[in-house]
Amino acid sequence: MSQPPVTPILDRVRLPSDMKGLSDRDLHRLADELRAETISAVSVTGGHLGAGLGVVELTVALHAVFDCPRDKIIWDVGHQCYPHKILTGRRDRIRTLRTRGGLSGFTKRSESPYDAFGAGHSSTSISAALGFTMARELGSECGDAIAVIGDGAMTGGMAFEALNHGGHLGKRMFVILNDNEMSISPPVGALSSYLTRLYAEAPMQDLKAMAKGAVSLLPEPFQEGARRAKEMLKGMTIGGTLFEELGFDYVGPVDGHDLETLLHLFRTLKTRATGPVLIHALTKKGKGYAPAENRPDRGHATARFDVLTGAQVKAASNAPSYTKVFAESLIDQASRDEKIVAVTAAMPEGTGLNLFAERFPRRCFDVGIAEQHGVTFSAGLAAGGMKPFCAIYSTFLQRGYDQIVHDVAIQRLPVRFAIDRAGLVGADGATHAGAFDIGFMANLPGMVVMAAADEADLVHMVATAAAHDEGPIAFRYPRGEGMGVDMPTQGVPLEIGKGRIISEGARVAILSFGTRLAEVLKAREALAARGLAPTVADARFAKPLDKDLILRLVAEHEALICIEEGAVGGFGSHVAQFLSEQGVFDRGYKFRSMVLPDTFIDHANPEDMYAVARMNAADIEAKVLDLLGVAVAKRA
Ligand SMILES: Cc1ncc(C[n+]2csc(CCOP(=O)(O)OP(=O)(O)O)c2C)c(N)n1
Ligand SMILES: CC(=O)[C@@H](O)[C@H](O)COP(=O)(O)O
Ligand SMILES: [Mg+2]
Repeated sequence: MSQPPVTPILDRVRLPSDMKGLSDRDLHRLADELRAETISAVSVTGGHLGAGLGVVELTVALHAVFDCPRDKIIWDVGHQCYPHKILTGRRDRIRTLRTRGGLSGFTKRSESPYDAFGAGHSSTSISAALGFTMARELGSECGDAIAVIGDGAMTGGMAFEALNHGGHLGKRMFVILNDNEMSISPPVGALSSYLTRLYAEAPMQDLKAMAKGAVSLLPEPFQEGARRAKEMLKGMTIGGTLFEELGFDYVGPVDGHDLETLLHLFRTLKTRATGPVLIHALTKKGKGYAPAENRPDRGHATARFDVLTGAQVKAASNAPSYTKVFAESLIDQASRDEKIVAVTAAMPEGTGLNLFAERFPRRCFDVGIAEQHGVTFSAGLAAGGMKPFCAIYSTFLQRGYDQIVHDVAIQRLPVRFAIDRAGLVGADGATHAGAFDIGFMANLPGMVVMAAADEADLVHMVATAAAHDEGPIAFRYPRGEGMGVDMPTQGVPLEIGKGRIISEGARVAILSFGTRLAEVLKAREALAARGLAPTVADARFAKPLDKDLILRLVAEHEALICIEEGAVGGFGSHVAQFLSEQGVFDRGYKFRSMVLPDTFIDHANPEDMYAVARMNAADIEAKVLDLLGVAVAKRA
């Protein structure tokens, strides 16, 4: 006799409240289905896979025991939140992840009340959880705050600052240290070794029996509840850990895939905990999907893939990525200058410095997710006579801004900032867009700021930075592939503060800073067809400005347009400031600056994001025609 089809438990769970009546057996099944659904969804959308698979049991146990959205689960970085999204009313949209108009790949407060705190950058969760905790203490309608933070994110300074503060305040809050012994790459540092020692020395705790027994032995909670609860928790904890010293009860290490243990533990903590508790859960990145488990670095973020084989669907590339060009150029420079060293903050693959590390292992430093330290460490290296290249994504460099100002710029130390992912990055969205670096670097006295217009120019900019020993220098370049231009055999240092004319035209000049130059040239072609070919120049430097070039363009054209892939306050603003000081606007000169709009642009593919930003060839063409007063049919 054939069995009736079994309805998936997941089909019955739209919200965490639907989990409350489920038995522990059902929750086990739910976890299996959730894992399968996560794999299936990411195979369609691409995105962060390994981290989510590693927290499936944690996600189920947390939502089964705690009461969200009153209780606040705060996912550090947020890249592991896909299973959480599936259980919190978003399963029907999970295959829109990271696409235009679809779900964000990170937690986002505007998306759901279950996303208690937005993220994308790491190491913020404990601070936010502590904030919620103190809001509750001061009378706000918040329940428990639970930060879920990875071993990689725990290396960020903010996490320690928050532990220090949380231990001092002593209020009930939970930190789940999700230790999978991986960051994007293998984690580095003394903390990582310490965590390994913690569970090497203390066997994995079987808390089931202990928690069950302790709860049943306890008298009613209102009879000396607090003191006894503390004692019971003490029985589950190991004394003398770093976390205990900071004022947290340390529970663990526990198997973060043992759902039964997690359920018992969270139920016990929920009813009994009185102060801050850190739960050390051991998990496996990519758990339950062999391709992601076997290569957790590749499974961290993936293109779309075939579920059966794990083979990723990637478009063939015609040109090297900017990242690779940077890495190879730096290796070339370093092979001739032994003072050159490189610094990455937990992004060796992302910045290409893994290639540098293979060639010069002693001269490459991965500081962990610690951009602030990475910048000041680079400053120290420079003060010590080395030539550091500090390679950090534009968006993560924001973390190290005071260090750039205080430790680098004021001391005029020759730190070379290689700013990758400058501009719009696509599916990672607003948290990862490199929109502000031109503004925050170019306003610093003594800072040289360059942007590569193509991959060949990037080679020269690496050479320029290597040769520039008089003070700090930065060069920016975008995510993705170059333009496919001819490559120089070797980088040649550029003259500081000098741009170049790309093609001569008339009436309007377009001065481009960075890789929008390709779109400018497309626009020029379209305008040439109308007999209105503008002059096109590549500024190369936002600081110092090529004042001669700018004045020449102004003198020879009736209008000047600047364009850059950055927020207002960057290159165009510096040009405007210079021209206003020259009195150019007093005589009614026509000037426009094309910058990213004053909004945070949501995730989408880069083309769509450029369309939102009105930074494509058609937008540039329209800007020129508008300036010249040529009427055209309005675009939608
Ligand atoms: C400030 C900052 N720097 C770098 C990153 C890039 N990044 C995203 S996830 C990640 C690794 C996080 O490791 P871990 O916290 O252990 O989480 P896991 O992926 O192992 O689950 C890194 C380096 C980031 N998001 N934010
Ligand atoms: C979550 C996070 O911050 C990283 O994983 C990021 O998504 C990597 O971006 P790239 O793919 O541009 O290296
Ligand atoms: Mg990890």
